[in-house]
Amino acid sequence: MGLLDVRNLHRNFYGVQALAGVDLVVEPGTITGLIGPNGAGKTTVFNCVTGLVPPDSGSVTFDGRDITGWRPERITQAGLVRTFQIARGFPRLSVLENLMLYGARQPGETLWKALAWTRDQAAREAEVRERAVAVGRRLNLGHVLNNAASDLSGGQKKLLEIGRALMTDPKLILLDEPIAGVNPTLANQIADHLRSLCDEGISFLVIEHHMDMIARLCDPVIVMAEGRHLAQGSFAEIAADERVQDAYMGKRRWAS
Ligand SMILES: Nc1ncnc2c1ncn2[C@@H]1O[C@H](COP(=O)(O)OP(=O)(O)OP(=O)(O)O)[C@@H](O)[C@H]1O
Repeated sequence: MGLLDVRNLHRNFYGVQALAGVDLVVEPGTITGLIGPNGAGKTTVFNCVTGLVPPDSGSVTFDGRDITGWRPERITQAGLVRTFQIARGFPRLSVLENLMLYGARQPGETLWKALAWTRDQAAREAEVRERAVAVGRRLNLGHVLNNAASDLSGGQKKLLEIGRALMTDPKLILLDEPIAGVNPTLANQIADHLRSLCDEGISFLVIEHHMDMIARLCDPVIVMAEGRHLAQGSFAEIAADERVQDAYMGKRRWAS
């Protein structure tokens, strides 16, 4: 059994079958790619796995536990967290505050409780701040920690998304288009960060339309089409697979 094990996942939206029985496995220690033409169901897999959208049927097992139907916060606490294609968080708060908010949240705590100041929390706040500074520096955001999140460049916003995920102390991060709209230099830096985080024991499942990035970063690569798992292998293997080429024909071309 892998770190993440998705079995026979189904999800319908008003008659549109977004997921038609997806099976996929993410092995620990990998940066696994998840690709497929527009509408293949990739984001819906992320939403069902992380508890944002309940699946109609099927199961999601993470780190040996059946997490199907769990609430997102509980899934995050179990060590599985996601980023969003459009950066979330609090644009008017500083980068440091955005990071701290994620580190401050503890099991059973609401956001407002986490923010409420009590003497007992002083020590913990200092600890979370220290951790947030370390995560920020680690991601080359050290010089912008006090800037508003809204002032960051597109690539820095992507790094902040990754940083917020790291603050939850995850085992697996699901990344939704981590380099979309990012300039090539910063995209390479993001890729380097992901590789070194993976070396330190964090696994990744990555949706990305930039095939050069998938080719360099991901092994294995899982291909979805029409709500199902279509193929899996190294990038070279899936690129040579006729079923994969057919799935992309007339839909989305390989982007670079
Ligand atoms: N909340 C929703 N309501 C209605 N239909 C939805 C919803 N979410 C997804 N769908 C539909 O489910 C199908 C799969 O969408 P999904 O976004 O998962 O695909 P995707 O592979 O992530 O596509 P893309 O690469 O374009 O982001 C599409 O037909 C989409 O329109």
